[in-house]
Amino acid sequence: MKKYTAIILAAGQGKRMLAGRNKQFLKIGDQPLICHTLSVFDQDEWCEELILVTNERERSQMEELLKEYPLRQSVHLVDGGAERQDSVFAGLEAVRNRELPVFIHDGARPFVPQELLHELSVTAYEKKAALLAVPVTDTIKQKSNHGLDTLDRSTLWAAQTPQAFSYDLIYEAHERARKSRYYGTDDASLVERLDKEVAIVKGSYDNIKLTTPEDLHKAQAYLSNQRNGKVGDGPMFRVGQGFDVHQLTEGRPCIIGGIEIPYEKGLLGHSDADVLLHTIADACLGAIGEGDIGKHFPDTDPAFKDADSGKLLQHVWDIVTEQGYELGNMDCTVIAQAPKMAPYIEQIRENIASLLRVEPGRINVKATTTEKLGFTGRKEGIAAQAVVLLQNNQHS
Ligand SMILES: Nc1ccn([C@@H]2O[C@H](COP(=O)(O)OP(=O)(O)OP(=O)(O)O)[C@@H](O)[C@H]2O)c(=O)n1
Ligand SMILES: C[C@](O)(CO)[C@H](O)COP(=O)(O)O
Repeated sequence: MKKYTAIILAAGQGKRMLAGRNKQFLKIGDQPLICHTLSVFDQDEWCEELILVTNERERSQMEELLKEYPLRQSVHLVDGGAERQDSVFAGLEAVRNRELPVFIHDGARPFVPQELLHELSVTAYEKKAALLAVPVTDTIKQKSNHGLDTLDRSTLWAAQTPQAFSYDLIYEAHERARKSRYYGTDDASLVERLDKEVAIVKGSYDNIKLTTPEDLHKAQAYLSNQRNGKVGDGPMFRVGQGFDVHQLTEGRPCIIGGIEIPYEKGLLGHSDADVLLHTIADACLGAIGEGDIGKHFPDTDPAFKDADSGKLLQHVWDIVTEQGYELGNMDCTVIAQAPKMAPYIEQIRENIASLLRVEPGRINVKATTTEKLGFTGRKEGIAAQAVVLLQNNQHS
């Protein structure tokens, strides 16, 4: 094991994120950005000491967050400075074991893979200074008084963090920079000014720094990729199917697809027993791997007694869309000997479209009898099935 100290920077203002507050507190998936970043290091056995540089005014908020999202190891909180470089220096001053390499990492980079931390640590032990960086994929233009120049892309690398250094080297580099009032945009540049070699460890294009609002979408998509085990690029498609049955009984309204259909009997259930909307909700939950409606709205919970299934479906749809999915299309079949469904099909289709906030063209609703066979044929109950295709464009 090649142990190291990690200094995580979170004392910025996140101005470019336009969120009106420090981006470190914005929730990405199930936890705030800074908690994702901290937990990468917390879960790495090689990380010996964890220092979190925070804005003095946000210190108590950060302490609360650490209580709400507890980590295995203790976190040493340090007040940062006006510029990123001042915050790094404050972190360096707080390091206890100065024999270990120091990793300096942006709190705004939550997706650094653990294997890269290890590769970086091994390199830092060997070379004293190393950073993660990726080859530039765009053509880079330099604007000057004479016009534009095109740089030789084959020599260009985009610097990431962590950047890792032997303690004495990075401390000296920072002290020298402070004396000459030099401010660099990363820590490796301060070591380069000492004419010392800095090694590159090839980073990952997933190790993004969340800087602008667009980066939040990328981060959400990345997390949902991880949850769903997606491999590769491009839009992600997920398919789900649903099936449900409710018994027909006297004294209940017959609600199908959110529309009350005049009939001598109605559907029996804990909620309003809307067999079609339940089926669609199940298909949507199935597509995103979130179980079924029984898991989300247990029929033992009095809160859902006679519940409007339209509201339940909208709640399910919020879960789907929060994960970045849109409806590709949906095809549903109501299996009923009676009542006659044809007069209500268009109304049902429009109602489902309005519940899901999509155009009706993405939805098909049809009905069939079972030629008087089985429980549906004997008019004892009504069944429904649905197939749903979801698309996540944030993956492209
Ligand atoms: N005085 C500062 C400035 C920045 N940072 C941290 O350095 C990292 C990289 O900086 P950046 O992404 O630019 O974050 P902000 O400075 O918060 O963003 P902005 O420049 O848009 O205000 C962030 O984790 C940020 O919290 C810091 O600790 N102290
Ligand atoms: C350190 C860094 O993340 C390397 O790419 C970057 O330079 C930080 O810049 P910022 O303007 O402070 O976000």
